[in-house]
Amino acid sequence: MSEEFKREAAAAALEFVNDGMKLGIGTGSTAVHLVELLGQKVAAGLTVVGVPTSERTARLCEKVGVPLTTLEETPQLDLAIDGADEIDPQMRLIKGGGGSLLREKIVAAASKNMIVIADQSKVVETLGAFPLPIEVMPFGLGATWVALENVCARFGMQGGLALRKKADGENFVTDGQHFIIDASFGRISDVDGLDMALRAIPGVVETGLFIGIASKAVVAGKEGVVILEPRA
Ligand SMILES: O=C(CO)[C@H](O)[C@H](O)COP(=O)(O)O
Repeated sequence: MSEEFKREAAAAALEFVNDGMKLGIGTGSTAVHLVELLGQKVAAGLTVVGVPTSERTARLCEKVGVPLTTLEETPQLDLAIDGADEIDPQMRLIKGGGGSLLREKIVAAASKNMIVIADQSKVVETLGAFPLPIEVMPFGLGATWVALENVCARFGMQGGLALRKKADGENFVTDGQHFIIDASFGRISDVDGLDMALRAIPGVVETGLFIGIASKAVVAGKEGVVILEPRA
């Protein structure tokens, strides 16, 4: 069911895509539906170019015929469309469950607008049930870990930190050759303060908190598709 909702959300978001647009193209299982449907539209004559937010997405775009560009060639994009792990009423997001948060944030920030695509389960009142991904430099990991423990404890972390691993037990390494530490908060009461404090730690490359970036969320569920906008 949730796959159907993800596909419905992706299809509805494509209504915002016009001919000639430069797109940021997200990563994750919802974004897979987006890329597949976009590929069908391109085959039917839609002219767009896209910047993929991961190597995975780049490979899928190539497979389904979505033309790609880079932020070097095309530094300003019209629209980024991407999934999320959690969406709060102010349209602050937790992202990075798929490990691509840094490229996703760079691409979203280079876009005039960002639309989030998700099934209803991603919409929450308060962020934090989903562990917050934090992308860190491998260099100095021990020191970064201690600093993260201190900051996260100050902001009420309930569940502790975990270095993300692959199924084979090796460390997960991002497309940018960094590690990811997942912080299990349970509930984040000061989202903006936490983001600022985490970003002040030198070994932190980026956080999975997307604040003030997304302008709309296209959410699909049992009741159909709804378009959400940030609550003031
Ligand atoms: O941030 C992401 C990848 O880094 C994804 O957008 C996020 O994890 C949602 O993924 P899915 O669509 O598979 O639920």
